[in-house]
Amino acid sequence: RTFTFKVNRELGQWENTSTIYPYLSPEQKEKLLDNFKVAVQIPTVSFSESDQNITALQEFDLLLRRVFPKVFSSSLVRHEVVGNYSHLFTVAGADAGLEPYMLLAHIDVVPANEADGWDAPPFSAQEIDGFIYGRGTIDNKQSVMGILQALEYLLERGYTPRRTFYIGLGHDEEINGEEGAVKIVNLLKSRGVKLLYVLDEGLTIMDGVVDGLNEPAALIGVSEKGQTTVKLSVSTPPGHSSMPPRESSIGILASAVARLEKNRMPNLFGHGPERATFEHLAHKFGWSYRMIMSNLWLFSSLLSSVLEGQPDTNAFVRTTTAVTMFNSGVKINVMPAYAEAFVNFRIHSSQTVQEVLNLIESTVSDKRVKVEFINGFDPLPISSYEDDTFGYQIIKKSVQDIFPQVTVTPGICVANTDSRHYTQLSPDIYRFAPSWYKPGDSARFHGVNERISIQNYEEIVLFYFQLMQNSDVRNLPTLRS
Ligand SMILES: CCCCCCCC/C=C\CCCCCCCC(=O)N[C@@H](CC(C)C)C(=O)O
Ligand SMILES: [Zn+2]
Ligand SMILES: [Zn+2]
Repeated sequence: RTFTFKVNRELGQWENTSTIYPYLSPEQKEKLLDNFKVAVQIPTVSFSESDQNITALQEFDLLLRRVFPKVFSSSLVRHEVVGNYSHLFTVAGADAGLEPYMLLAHIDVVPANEADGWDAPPFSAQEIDGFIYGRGTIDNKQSVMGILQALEYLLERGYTPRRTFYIGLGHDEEINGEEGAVKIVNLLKSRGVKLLYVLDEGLTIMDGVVDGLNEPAALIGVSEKGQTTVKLSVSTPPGHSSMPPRESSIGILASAVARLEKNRMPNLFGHGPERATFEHLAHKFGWSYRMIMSNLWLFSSLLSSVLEGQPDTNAFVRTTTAVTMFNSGVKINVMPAYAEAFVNFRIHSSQTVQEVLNLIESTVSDKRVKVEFINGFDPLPISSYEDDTFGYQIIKKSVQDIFPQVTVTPGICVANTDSRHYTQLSPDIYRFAPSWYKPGDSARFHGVNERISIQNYEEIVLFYFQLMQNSDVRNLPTLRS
């Protein structure tokens, strides 16, 4: 396979729509931080599909109304509650002929237990060394609050958008988004809305995560991996543990699970959008790596074996296998009649659910192990990231306005987002929020010590501030020849 080396050509002169300078006064910085801390302190936890903290979701609704008075009173903004706790804002643009875009984020968070090793209680929003600690600080209250805070400040300063845009804040993203995102999509569909682009949570600004890449890179998720979950189960006759058979149901199942973990799905580096990531970044690598990057056709197997050495970059290059639940046994002296395990696979862009199921069957390859499909969906379509793609270029410019030191490149979101429900409204869906992601940060997503620096939260507000104004251009500038 050959790789082409492609660097985005710089676009020509931009129409100047950012007439409100991206600046935050000391008072504004103080206020936005207070607002953010209160948002983190409200435990909007999704425990399971049938168990959410409803009181917290109601409290969060009141918080939004209290801290964003301009958003809730402006004649330009229509606010609707959808599915009881999700929010849809329609911000009317002056030119109804321009196609609208949409920003997404989610209010709910996964559970957090202080005893797991948090340095601060997970719903305290405590400040330690310039970071705010708390569940939701990077997934995804920084976007919820950042988007509305940016709009609040723009409205305060007399902003009237030219292009209509929507803001969708889901309340159940962590449990599939059926009541929030899906209902918002249905409402917009019933109104005949089509979107120029959609921006949701997802990838971040990577800094120091990839060996040899000495500069930070903003990875815009142009797609997201698919997923499937299978249940493996084994049934054997129960009996007395003093006279056990050679293999128990637990042993048979454990071997099958071990085979799946040992025989990983194939490394598919180069067969999906991750190839474009490295082509765009090639010229940013240090001297010794640059030769590899510029000759990916020759060195792709070397690079792919480096990438598969660490969990986050490994997720970039293959369908991953995660054994997430294992249940069996009733008493220490009773042979278990039944053992079951659930395995969650995140599917690389170049594979399908069916192909992954076939590989699972052939790896398990034991008739005593029943393999059941629980659920799944194929990888999402790949959104455009060309020089003339409106959404991608607007996001890129907004990153460059606020983070001039950062290179922007397409990437693949390794987890799923509410935006996957929006494919009928727009072909161009992007997954990105400008949180900094440094070595060790992967463990903070859904893990312990989730945190964001105060400076980064301010940058996020300014990013959305610019994004809203940049989206007001009628057309992208023409390419420089
Ligand atoms: C070259 C560098 C590669 C580094 C790639 C890895 C970078 C990972 C960075 C950030 C990942 C954040 C993912 C944020 C979205 C998480 C959303 C989520 O948890 N969604 C659920 C949805 C489910 C349907 C309930 C999920 O389990 O995916
Ligand atoms: Zn999230
Ligand atoms: Zn999450």
